[in-house]
Amino acid sequence: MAPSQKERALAACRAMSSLGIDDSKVKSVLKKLLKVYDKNWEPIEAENYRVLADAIFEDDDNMVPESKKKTQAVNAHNTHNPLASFSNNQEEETECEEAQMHIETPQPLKRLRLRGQESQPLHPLADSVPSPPSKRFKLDGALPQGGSAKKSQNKTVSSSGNPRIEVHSLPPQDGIVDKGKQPASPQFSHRGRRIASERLSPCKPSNLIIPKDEPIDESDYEMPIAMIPPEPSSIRDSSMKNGVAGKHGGYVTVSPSQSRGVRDKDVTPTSNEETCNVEIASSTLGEIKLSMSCSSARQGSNFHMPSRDQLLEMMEDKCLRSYKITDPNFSVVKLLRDICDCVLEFRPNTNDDSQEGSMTRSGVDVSKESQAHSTLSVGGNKDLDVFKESSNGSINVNTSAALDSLSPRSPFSHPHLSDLDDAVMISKIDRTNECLQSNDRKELEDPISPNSHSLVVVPQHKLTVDDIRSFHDVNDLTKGEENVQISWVSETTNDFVPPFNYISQNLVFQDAYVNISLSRIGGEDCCFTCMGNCVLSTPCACASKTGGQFAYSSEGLLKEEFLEECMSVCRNPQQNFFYCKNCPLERSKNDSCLEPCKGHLKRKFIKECWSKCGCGKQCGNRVIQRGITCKLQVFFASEGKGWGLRTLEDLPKGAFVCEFVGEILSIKELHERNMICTRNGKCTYPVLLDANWDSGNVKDEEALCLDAASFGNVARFINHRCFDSNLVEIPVEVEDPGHYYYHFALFTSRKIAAQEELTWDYGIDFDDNDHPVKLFQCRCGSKFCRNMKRSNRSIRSASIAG
Ligand SMILES: C[S@@+](CC[C@H](N)C(=O)[O-])C[C@H]1O[C@@H](n2cnc3c(N)ncnc32)[C@H](O)[C@@H]1O
Repeated sequence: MAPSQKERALAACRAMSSLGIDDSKVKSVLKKLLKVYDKNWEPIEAENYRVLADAIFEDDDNMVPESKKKTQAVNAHNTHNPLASFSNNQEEETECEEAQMHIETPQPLKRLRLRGQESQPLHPLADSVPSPPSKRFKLDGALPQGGSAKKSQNKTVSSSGNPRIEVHSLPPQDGIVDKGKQPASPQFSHRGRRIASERLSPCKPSNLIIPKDEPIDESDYEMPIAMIPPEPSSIRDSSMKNGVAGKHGGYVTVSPSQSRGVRDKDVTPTSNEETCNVEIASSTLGEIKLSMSCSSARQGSNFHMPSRDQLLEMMEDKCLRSYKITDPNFSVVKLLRDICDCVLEFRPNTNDDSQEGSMTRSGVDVSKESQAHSTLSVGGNKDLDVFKESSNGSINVNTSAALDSLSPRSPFSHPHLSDLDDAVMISKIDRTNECLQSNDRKELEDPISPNSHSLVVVPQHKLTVDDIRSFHDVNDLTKGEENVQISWVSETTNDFVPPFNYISQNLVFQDAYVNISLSRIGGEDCCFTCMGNCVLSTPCACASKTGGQFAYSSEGLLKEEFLEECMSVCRNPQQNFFYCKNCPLERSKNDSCLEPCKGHLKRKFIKECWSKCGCGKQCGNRVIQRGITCKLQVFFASEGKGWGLRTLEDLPKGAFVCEFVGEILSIKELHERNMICTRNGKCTYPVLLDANWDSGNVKDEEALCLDAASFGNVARFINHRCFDSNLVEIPVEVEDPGHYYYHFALFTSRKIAAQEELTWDYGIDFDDNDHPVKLFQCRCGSKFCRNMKRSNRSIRSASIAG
């Protein structure tokens, strides 16, 4: 039997009383709500009476005269109410400290407000944008937003005129990540009290560094007061820290900030739950990062992070509803980007004119990453920002503003492909000396200005030579990812390899469909019955894709004939082009009018034996799987090509050198990335996996490429040479028989002497401005240089025209 009205009312009173709300208040609001909902209890009871609690708060706010609000806020503070309004008043701070001695008494929970906003309406837009009755809850008869969380999101102007951007939520529960009000549930109130009692000890934990003007208690609820900066040499680790539950675990905080000068040790766990800061750190390189962390420990084991899409969708929906945004192009990603832009706008001016115009450049891309490469994205694609989901129940939204937005002369700036002199210049330490001036090994200034509140603006970076140098180990760029060490050198002491994440195997970025499953590998695609070394016996099934003969000799080199055929394909592209009917590259541009396919090379594949085969790891038909074996070195190429790769030993013809490794993207993703990069003056290092696109209508998620700008291996340093390069690329199929995903392996096309630079022909048509590889002024030095011919052509046509 359904409970009676009376029973339902009693249950509501019980739920509210555990929040310290007395029955008479509950009843009066309940009455109004029932009227509004036409006696329908369901929306009122949903989410543990969230609507009811919201209504009570709203009612309270309406009733409290403005003049009394401040006092009320202080009182709330004194009772350790976690939702007490904030104040930056010194007296209140003292009262707060005294209040720590009091015994906790339950108080009606109040919503979070930000300092200086005590007199402001709770809804950030309430004053300026009157909400329609159907959207905003009013007790005068309008319907509440059914249980929707309200978030206090404010862009305020501090007394100094600095903006403050803060997004705060209250401790989430039961998987609800971001609620602006305390969920009206008994569980919550326990949690609320627990947090409050954790705070019973001094408001200001002695081991926390607090921004100069931060009233002590605010830190718990408004902003994390301690921020963990990554150590210069452990920028990658910093993002992993993000993946750990935050010290302010129950909270979700998004805050653009920068944390240099506040150390790891400044954060002390408050309980034995796994803790870490609520990460708002930037890297020592000066990136601005928004970071959102959520404690798994506090959510409970059944807490699951929403997917990126779910979260974005929910956020957009919420913004549209709550803030009456009517712009159909509104997007949360854009909002994040704007936040970054605002942060950068407030960067202090410098005398360097060259920085003008670049200060506000920032980029936000939101990407989902596997834990495996949940590391800070830096390097060529520094604007590729990362939205991380980690398995331990944390979300990190990192928006790294372009490094060279902040310091165009940073050695970590990326070369603009269109300007090779820049490419050379970027890694010159003398360009950073302005930043370095007498700062060697000195701690950075406290970036937190007295008026900055929780928005901390990145000051001029002051990197030390050691900071820059230590990003990549000079003895081993690969950080142990490869079987061999790969050193890097430059002829001067002023060149430093730009930062990027070294990976030795391709990793899917997000949408790319790479289907590796044993069940897809049929009998024709592997050799179950083989044993030992296939190359030494009768060709098995794996040789069928190379005409019944293995591509490799018993010495592990490419067979002469096979190599020549591959080289001929690359060197005579016109004769080996195929044209797709519906080209994924053209499709990715999203133009209303598709251009015809410009052609792709029909390449010869190698098929290597793999784990489903019966042979062993040392089988001669498993070459690229064994990784790099030759001695390589990254060096600063003197001809204006930036960094390059060379061999330190003689290499025979047909030897495997390395694979081109990077993030696996769909062509659409590459296009989007290129758009962002173009806006920010950055570039991608893409390689198309297009050798099989003639096989039919390639689906968007199957049209793949690799981008090695931010995550890549040593091949990202190999420069281009037109036509007579000493390396040739060959598609190698290992785990996926589908030919959409394959490995892009580089073999020597001739004997190469020790110390020679390794080059391959990128296959760029220097006349094709639409090509995903951004065009550059080729300095390959080959007598067959296509770019040179083009320049000559344009000079000739210019003189004819003139
Ligand atoms: C894959 S990266 C090669 C490594 C790069 N040199 C570096 O310093 O990181 C490709 C970029 O190197 C430069 N590059 C490669 N080959 C070049 C060439 N032949 N002439 C001029 N620049 C070249 C261009 O800036 C190009 O966009």
